[in-house]
Amino acid sequence: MPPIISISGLEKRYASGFRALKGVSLDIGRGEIFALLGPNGAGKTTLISIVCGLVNASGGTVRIDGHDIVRDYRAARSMIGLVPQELHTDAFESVRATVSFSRGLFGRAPNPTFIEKLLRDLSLWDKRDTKIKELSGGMKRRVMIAKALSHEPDILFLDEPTAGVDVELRRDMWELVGRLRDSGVTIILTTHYIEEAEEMADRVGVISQGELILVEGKTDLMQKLGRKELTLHLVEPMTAVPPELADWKLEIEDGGHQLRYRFDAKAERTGIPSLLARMRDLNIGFTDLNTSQSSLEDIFVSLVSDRRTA
Ligand SMILES: Nc1ncnc2c1ncn2[C@@H]1O[C@H](COP(=O)(O)OP(=O)(O)OP(=O)(O)O)[C@@H](O)[C@H]1O
Repeated sequence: MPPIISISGLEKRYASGFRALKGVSLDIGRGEIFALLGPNGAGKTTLISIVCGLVNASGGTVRIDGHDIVRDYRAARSMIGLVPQELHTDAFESVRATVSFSRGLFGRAPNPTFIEKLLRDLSLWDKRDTKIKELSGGMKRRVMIAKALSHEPDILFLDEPTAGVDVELRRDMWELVGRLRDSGVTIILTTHYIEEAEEMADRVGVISQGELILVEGKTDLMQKLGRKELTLHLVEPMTAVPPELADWKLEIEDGGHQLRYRFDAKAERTGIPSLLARMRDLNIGFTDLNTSQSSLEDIFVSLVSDRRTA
């Protein structure tokens, strides 16, 4: 099946001269959930804004189901729903009026039954007659989603859908994305959260400094992202790692008071039980231990530097 989104050699140079996208090419399949990950300023919003026709590209092409986003703007745009990062809604209108109006903007005939279902799905039905300005931040975000879905788009862009939202709304969001996927909608989301990509995406792309440096199936990528660190706070400081512990490639930190072990959290064997057993045999005591997961930011940095070395 041909891709529903086909991006080829996309370039963006802002008026300031800054080159925000450097030849990005990417195909997204119909019904796919694609997560676009990247550190701040990587170019995620720029990419989405071009595909949605809000920002002009400086070069390259984007086709939506075969429609060129410049020459065939209307046809391309009508297939897309966008939930932007920033909330902006018509503060004095009611929820239902706002969402119905959005549908009309795309030339769709009114469909109160559809709008009711949409508002119910987003737990907004009870608030249908409330003015937007009287809603909480989480509710406003739901309204943004309802607006984006009001014209029944084939493709939904979610730009950091869960930044600053509570756990409940995040869960709701994931469920909604699941339901949309079941109904055949293609979803592209940007996120900083590993667990969000893990929960939802089929495929993940990592963008860094305007370049798409990696596109991979989620499972493969999560194995790479799954690196964790174990820190052991030692009773007695050590100056060098004993040769008996060489297999674990430990690092000494904090003037010899801490040992750090990096492991693959998704591996069948983390090596932790055997490390602790060996330390006990060697009478190396520790007062405390904790684990932490490397942040996405760390992972991006390592991906980018790996690539540069290659
Ligand atoms: N209108 C503009 N003029 C000049 N530079 C811009 C403009 N908009 C964005 N940029 C720059 O382009 C780069 C990419 O920005 P973009 O908003 O696409 O990043 P992002 O990956 O979405 O970041 P974040 O995760 O912080 O939202 C940044 O360096 C940004 O400063």
